[in-house]
Amino acid sequence: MKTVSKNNLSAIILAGGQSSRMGRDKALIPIQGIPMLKRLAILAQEYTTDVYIITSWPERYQSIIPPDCHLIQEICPSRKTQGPLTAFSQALTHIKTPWIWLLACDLPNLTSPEILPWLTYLETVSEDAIALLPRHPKGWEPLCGFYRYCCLDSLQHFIDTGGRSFQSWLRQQTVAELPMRDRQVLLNCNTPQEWESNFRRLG
Ligand SMILES: Nc1nc2c(ncn2[C@@H]2O[C@H](COP(=O)(O)OP(=O)(O)OP(=O)(O)O)[C@@H](O)[C@H]2O)c(=O)[nH]1
Ligand SMILES: [Mg+2]
Repeated sequence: MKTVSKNNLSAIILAGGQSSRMGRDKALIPIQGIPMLKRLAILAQEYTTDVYIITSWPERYQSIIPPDCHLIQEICPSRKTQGPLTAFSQALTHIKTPWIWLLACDLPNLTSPEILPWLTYLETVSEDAIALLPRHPKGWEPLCGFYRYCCLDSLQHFIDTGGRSFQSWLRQQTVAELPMRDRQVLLNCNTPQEWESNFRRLG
């Protein structure tokens, strides 16, 4: 089956959240002894040579990520982080490929067998769709899916006019649905309680 080639895909991992509900940096929590961010970067490198991590604190991750992975310093004019949508738009300006795989840093259940079919779906997305994303009852799952590079113009306009919400932006766009065999893949871990009940066994 035809899948999108490595040359046509980059990955962006968002690693600039406050982890306020967790109370410690989620990106550094170990899964099978490997910090979550590093594990995800290594996984993404199986599918693309261009893996970018955007964060306000690159020095914190420099020593743990694979050497050929690019760290992008997020620009925060008011010294406050601006949220995932703005971080995504900043990272997109570094990209040269037609497709971008966007990932949160806290996806402990994401593994290779899930991903290969996704790259096959990418080849079938209609030209008018700007993204291929899992759906959930209230909208789209924006932080584990694929975007066309050409979405940058509309995203920039949305942000310039005050928009900050992925859901609101995506409601204005044509999006294709990424079918999920197992929705557990999308479970992220935001609190110590979620970590204890869903992921501790993986640590
Ligand atoms: N680069 C960047 N990433 C962000 C920003 N805000 C959130 N993220 C990332 O987006 C993903 C989802 O964010 P959340 O799960 O809400 O994480 P969070 O904001 O760190 O957590 P809380 O403070 O508890 O809401 C995680 O990978 C975060 O690191 C931001 O301002 N900049
Ligand atoms: Mg989360």
